[in-house]
Amino acid sequence: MEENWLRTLYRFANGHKALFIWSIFFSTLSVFAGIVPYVIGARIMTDIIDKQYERHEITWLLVWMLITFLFKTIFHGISTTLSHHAAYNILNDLRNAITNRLMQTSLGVVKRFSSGTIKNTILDRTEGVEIPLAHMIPELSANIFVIIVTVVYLATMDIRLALSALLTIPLASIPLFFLMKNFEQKYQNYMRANNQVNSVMVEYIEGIEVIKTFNQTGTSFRKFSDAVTSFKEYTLNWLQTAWKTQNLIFALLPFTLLGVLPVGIWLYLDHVLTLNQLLLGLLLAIGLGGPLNKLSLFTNDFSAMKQSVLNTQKFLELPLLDFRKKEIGRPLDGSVDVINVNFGYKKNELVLSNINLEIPSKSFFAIVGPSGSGKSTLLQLLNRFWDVQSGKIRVGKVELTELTQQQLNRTISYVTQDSFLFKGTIEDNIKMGKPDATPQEIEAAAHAAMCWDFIEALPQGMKTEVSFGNNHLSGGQQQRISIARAILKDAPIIILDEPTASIDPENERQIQESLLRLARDKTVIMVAHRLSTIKNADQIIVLDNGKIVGAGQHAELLEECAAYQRLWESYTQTEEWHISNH
Ligand SMILES: Nc1ncnc2c1ncn2[C@@H]1O[C@H](COP(=O)(O)OP(=O)(O)OP(=O)(O)O)[C@@H](O)[C@H]1O
Repeated sequence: MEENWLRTLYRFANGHKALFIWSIFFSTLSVFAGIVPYVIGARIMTDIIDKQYERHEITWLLVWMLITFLFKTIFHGISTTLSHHAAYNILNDLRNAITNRLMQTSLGVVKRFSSGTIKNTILDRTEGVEIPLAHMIPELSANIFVIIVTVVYLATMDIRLALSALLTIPLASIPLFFLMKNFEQKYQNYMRANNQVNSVMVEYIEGIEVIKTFNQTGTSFRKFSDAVTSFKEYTLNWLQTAWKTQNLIFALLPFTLLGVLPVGIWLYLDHVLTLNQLLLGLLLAIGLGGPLNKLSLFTNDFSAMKQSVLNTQKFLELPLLDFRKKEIGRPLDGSVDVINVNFGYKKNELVLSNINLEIPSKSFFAIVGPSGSGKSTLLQLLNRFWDVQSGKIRVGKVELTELTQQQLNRTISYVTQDSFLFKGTIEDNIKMGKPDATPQEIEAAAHAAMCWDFIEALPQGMKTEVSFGNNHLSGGQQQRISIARAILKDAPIIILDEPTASIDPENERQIQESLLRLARDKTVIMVAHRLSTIKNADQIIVLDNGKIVGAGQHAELLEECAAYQRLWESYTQTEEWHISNH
């Protein structure tokens, strides 16, 4: 069930309560210190009018006005420092919570969002909570408190004077009502337009190579600039209408003299108030203007914060893959059993049907099949990126759903088609598989993945800085680094999705050898289009249209399986074509 957004916010703010309480305390001191100069001012004026003043006394009062003003500034500074500290901590927690949630939800759910939307939510939308939180909590509480105290104080002089100081509130409520009408809808539209700009921008940057290759710079840039322009127009339109109403509120709300001046003078003329009381009442009413104005600002902030929290909540409430929290059984070995598995990305559209596999521990298992036959999907199911629709998958005789996420991570190493390199050194990238690995272990993994030689040849060797999409390594070199990462992780099962796709034949042979060596200790499950890589596999299955249409070793399949024969034929033809073109 969806959590109330305030409750969500409270859950995150609760850990930083102490900072907020201190911040409210100093903010209250600051607002009170801000009222004192008005009280002193009233005293000076009555003294002057009554001609009962001593020059040095007035000088001292003026000095006190200055001191209290200084205190107001200092207390405000302390309060906002504390509240910003708390708000940034909350922001940090929120961002971590969203990232954690994304890690614990199925890949299919994550992929429903564009990377622009995810980036926008984690960075910008959460940021929308910071300013209101940092200012609203301490300042709102302090300002409300000060308004109450001032009004009560005015009421001690005369209740009519107190009520007249509040006259602008009902008056300003009318334009405020119009301002807030449909605010949420408008803010949602604003966020949608903002997400759109982000998505188009990320797409434009990520696809820059394709855009340039296909000479699409004009069209793609237009798409980008159209999104930016329509975002600008939407925002300006909205702000232009809001500004007028907002300015009216800003003008009306702090104009407390509107009520206090006539009522105060009338009470003075009727001898209900003394001159001192009248002046004090007028100055206090002027002092109320600031806090009242803050209140109107916070109504905006409050709604903006609500929308930001609701937006992040969408991510915080993504359905979780139901991992075990505590270990109950341990995988006994590196075997994998797939029992009557059916799976589809959409209901009623099976991508894999009735899959049964028995993969013995420490064997080399290969999956082949035409494009779109479901090979990657099957590998991803083994790694629990998605849950099966029906059937069971066991690793080491334990069902996947019975494992904790850590157990699954420890059991399976997964090398995807896109070898993703994180920003950092090559060593950092390999070490991700085992953060506490020794240099010797890293070197051994690099040797096993056939990447040691080229890394050694780089001027900075293992310390060479790399990042995804921005390094001078070839596709094959990047792929070998990610294989080294998987080897170092030392999980009993290694899953590889076309690891040799971008590797030259010489390296392919070497990697093939290293994989065979690896399979002496581990289970290697691999998808390959280059059938030469998996010729020596202990078992090969052939997938076609989501079904297993053949299983056995290379020689057997060549004899018996028509689909494999077709694959082999087209593979050898392509290879011959490659050779004759060299
Ligand atoms: N995230 C997804 N959402 C919806 N459909 C998907 C998704 N990923 C893959 N598919 C569909 O599932 C089917 C199997 O795709 P899969 O990537 O598993 O095939 P494959 O055999 O690995 O193909 P290739 O050899 O081209 O990589 C295809 O029809 C594909 O369009």
